Amino acid sequence: MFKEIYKDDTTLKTLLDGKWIESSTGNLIEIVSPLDNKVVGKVQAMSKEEVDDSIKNARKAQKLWRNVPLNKRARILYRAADLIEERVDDFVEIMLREVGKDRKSSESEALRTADYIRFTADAAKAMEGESIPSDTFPGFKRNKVSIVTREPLGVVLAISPFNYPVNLSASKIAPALIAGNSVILKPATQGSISALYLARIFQEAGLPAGVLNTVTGRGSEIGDYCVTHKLIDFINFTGSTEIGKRISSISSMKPLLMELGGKDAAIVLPSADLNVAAKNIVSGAYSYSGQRCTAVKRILVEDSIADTLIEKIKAGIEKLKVGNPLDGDVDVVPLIDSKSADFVEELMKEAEEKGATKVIGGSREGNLIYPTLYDNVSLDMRLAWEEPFGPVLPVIRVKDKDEAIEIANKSEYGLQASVFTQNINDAFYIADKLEVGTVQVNNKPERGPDHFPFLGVKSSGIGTQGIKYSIEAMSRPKAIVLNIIE
Ligand SMILES: O=C[C@H](O)COP(=O)(O)O
Repeated sequence: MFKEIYKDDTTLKTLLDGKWIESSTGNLIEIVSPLDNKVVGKVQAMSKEEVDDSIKNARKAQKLWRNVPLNKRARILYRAADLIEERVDDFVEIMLREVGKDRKSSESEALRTADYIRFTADAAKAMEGESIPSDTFPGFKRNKVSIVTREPLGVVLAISPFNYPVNLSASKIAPALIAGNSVILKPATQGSISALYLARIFQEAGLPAGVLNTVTGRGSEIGDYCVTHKLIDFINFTGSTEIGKRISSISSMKPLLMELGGKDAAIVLPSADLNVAAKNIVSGAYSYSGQRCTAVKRILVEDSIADTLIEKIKAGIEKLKVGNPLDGDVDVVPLIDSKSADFVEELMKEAEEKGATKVIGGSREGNLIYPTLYDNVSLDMRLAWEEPFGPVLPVIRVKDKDEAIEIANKSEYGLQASVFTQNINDAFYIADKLEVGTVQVNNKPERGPDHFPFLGVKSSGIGTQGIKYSIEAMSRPKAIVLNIIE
């Protein structure tokens, strides 16, 4: 483990202007593991004044960073990617304890992050500007040319969530940096240790002082201050729709890139390969206990095949390993905190009271909710519309594809959806009508591969992520028009 970021065995510092420092407030926030309720670390509760210093410092550093040649910026990113691979075991240990992610998923998150960072450097090097002649527009001669390049935006505020504390920090930091921005990283409190460790990696990789500063503290104390700070030029946020809406309402005139909640539907037609559908639905709904914005969060299935599909899904659920990842390999882990588990329980209870049929699961031990499947979920139940962010999946039976489309589109969310069918006409018919960012045909919803565009519509987000798209979002065109004097 990097000792530089620690004050003592459990207390972490924060990164400001290339130095790891403690907050002058003396206040710390305890991070409690969802696995055993033990304190895994304490992070600095920074004051508004300290946040202000951090942002001002990042602004100063950005002026220099902008002028560092892109190939040199890329070299730092390549080094950071290598270091993540070298330190993968550290990341696994930290994520396991801090956010309760099982070892296999933690490892794949760290390795995916290294690939993401490398690909970002490659993509930026391959991006070219353009020169646009004037005489293609009516009334203009060949005496002008617009030379278009890309400029950084300035200081990017990256706010990352607990569920991918490394990957969803890096997928904001790397595109921002390669585009020439400096970054203020404000991780979710639960996830801060992983994010601070990542910041140390970038520092070790040779990032100049101030180009990446970290801000830790309670969202309720410094959250609004960060997002409304006049020196923040761009906000890249992943988290709940509720917080996303708040950021968007108070951060007037700041460009935003947001990945928010989802209620991704898996639509299953009689023409589907039901084994493929069931396998994808099980891994899509229950991996990391459904704590993913792209988890399958409802099944819309035609009545004629519902019983068969449900049997297959049930069989898949029975094979899942459930428990504490400290004790071995598991698929379904305890939820991040008891408040989250309470919420999931509340949705289950309401569905049962209103007549949903429990197919499997339903029990809880502490924060661990067993993978649960409900059949006959009706549209008056909260489980049909709300996002549990837990391992609970409702089956809504429909009469045909049009009813499936109608219910899918009634959701306030529009992240992704899956269509399972072997009929290409039905696949395109449905995909064309779904109000979502991405439709997966015969696959579970998922963000990757990370160079694909990733976006949500309606309450699921603003803007488009994905490596090239994120670089474009965090830069702007700059046109220099050359006028030829004749
Ligand atoms: O939780 C939100 C993530 O962007 C989902 O990513 P994933 O589809 O790779 O799990």
